Amino acid sequence: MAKQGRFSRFLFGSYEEPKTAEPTDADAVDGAVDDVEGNPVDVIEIAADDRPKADTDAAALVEVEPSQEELQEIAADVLSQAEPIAAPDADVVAEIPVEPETQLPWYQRLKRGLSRSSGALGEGITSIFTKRKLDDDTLQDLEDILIQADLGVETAMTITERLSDGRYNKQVTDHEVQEILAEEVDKVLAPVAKRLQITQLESGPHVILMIGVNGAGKTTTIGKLAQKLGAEGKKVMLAAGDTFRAAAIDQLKVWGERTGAPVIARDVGSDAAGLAYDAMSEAKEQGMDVLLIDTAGRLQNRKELMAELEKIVRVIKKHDETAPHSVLLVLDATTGQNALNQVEVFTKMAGVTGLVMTKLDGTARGGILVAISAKHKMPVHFIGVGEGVDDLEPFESRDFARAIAGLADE
Ligand SMILES: Nc1nc2c(ncn2[C@@H]2O[C@H](COP(=O)(O)OP(=O)(O)OP(=O)(O)O)[C@@H](O)[C@H]2O)c(=O)[nH]1
Repeated sequence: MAKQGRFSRFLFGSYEEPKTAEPTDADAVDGAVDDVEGNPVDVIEIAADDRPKADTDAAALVEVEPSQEELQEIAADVLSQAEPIAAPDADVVAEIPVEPETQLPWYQRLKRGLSRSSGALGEGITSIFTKRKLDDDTLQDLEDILIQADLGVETAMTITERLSDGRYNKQVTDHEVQEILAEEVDKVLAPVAKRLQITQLESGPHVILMIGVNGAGKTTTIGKLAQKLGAEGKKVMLAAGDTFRAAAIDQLKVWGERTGAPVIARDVGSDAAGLAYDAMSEAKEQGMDVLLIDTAGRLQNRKELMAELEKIVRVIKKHDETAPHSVLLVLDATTGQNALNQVEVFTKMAGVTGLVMTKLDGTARGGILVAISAKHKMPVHFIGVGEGVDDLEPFESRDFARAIAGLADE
C-alpha cells in the first residue's frame, strides 16, 4: 500500500500514535478553588490509594486547546503518575552522590547525559539514509524517528521540510541531517533559554518556590542551586516546605550541611505555609539574598496541593508583596509526554515563571524539552543530566541542540 502524504497522516489521524495512557481511576469531583491570582479553577480529587499508571505516551498530534473537561482529565493523569503516597516516615533519604574528583567539562557531561536521546536519533538517521536518496519514504521515516524522540510534530515537520528543500532525490549524509536537526532545535529553544535572574539583592531575599510532582527532582535541584548560588557569593537559605515526606525534610537538611546553607525545617506533617512564613522572617533577619522553598509534590488530592501552594504564596506575600519572585516548575524528562501536561496544570495552578528539566540522562526522549518549548514558550532556566551537584547547569539552547543531534561542540 502506498504511504500516505506526511501532512495528511497527522491531520487525518492515520498516523500510528504511541500507545495511549490507560484510563485512571481518579475520582473527579466538582469543586471550585481560586488560583494564585484569584481566578476560579476546577479541582480534581485523586483517590488516596492511587498508584502510578503506565507511561503516558499519547502525543497530542494536532495542536488543540484542551477543554475544561480534558484539562481535568490531564490533571488527574499528571498527578496519578507521580510516585505513590508513602507513609510519611516510611521513606528513606535518597543517597546524595559524592562528586568524582575529576570532572569532565560541561559540554562533555551534557553530551554524555543526552547520549540516550542522541543515540536513538543518530541510529535512526543512519539507518534511514545509508544508501538511500531523499524521497517521500525517507522523509516520512525521518519524521517518525523525530516524533518518537518526542521532539513534537511541528518541529519534526519543519526539519523534514528544510531537509527536502533543494535535496529531493539526492543523496544526503547523516551529518547534513544532524546539522539541520541541531539548527532547527536551536531555533525553537533559543527564545526560551533564559538565565534565572536574582532580582532582590538590595531588598532581599529573592524568594524561589520550587514546585512539581513527587520525585521530579525538586529537593535535589534546590541543593544544586544552593551550591551554585553560594559559589557566586550569595547568602542562601533553604526551607523544607515538603512537610509531607520525612525523607524530603532530611534530604534538604543534608543538602544544607553540604552547601553550608541554613535550613528551616519542622516535623513531618507541620503546616508548610507556617514554615514558609517563619523562613521568610529568618531569611530577612539574617540578611539572606535567596530563599529557596521546597514544596510537596503530592498531597492526598489536587485540591489540597493547590490550597497548600496558595497558602504558601499568601503568607510569603505578608512579608513581601512582590514574592515569590520565581516559581520554578521542576520536570522529570523521563515522564515524556506527561511533562507537557504538567506544565499546563501547574501553570494554571501556581503561576509558574520558569522551568527546570531534570533527568535528561535517563531517557532516550529528551526531545520532550523541544516539544514543551514549542508549545508553552516558558523560560527554561536549568537542565539536569545527573544526580551530582554539578550535573545541573543553566540552559543553553545551542549546546543542547548540538548535543541532542550528536554533534561535537563548536
Ligand atoms: N539521573 C538523574 N537523577 C536525578 C536528577 N535530578 C534528580 N535526580 C534524582 O531523582 C530522585 C528524586 O529527586 P528528589 O529531589 O528527591 O525529588 P523531589 O521532587 O524533591 O521529590 P519529593 O520530595 O518526593 O516531592 C533522586 O534520587 C535524585 O537524585 C538528574 O538530573 N538525573
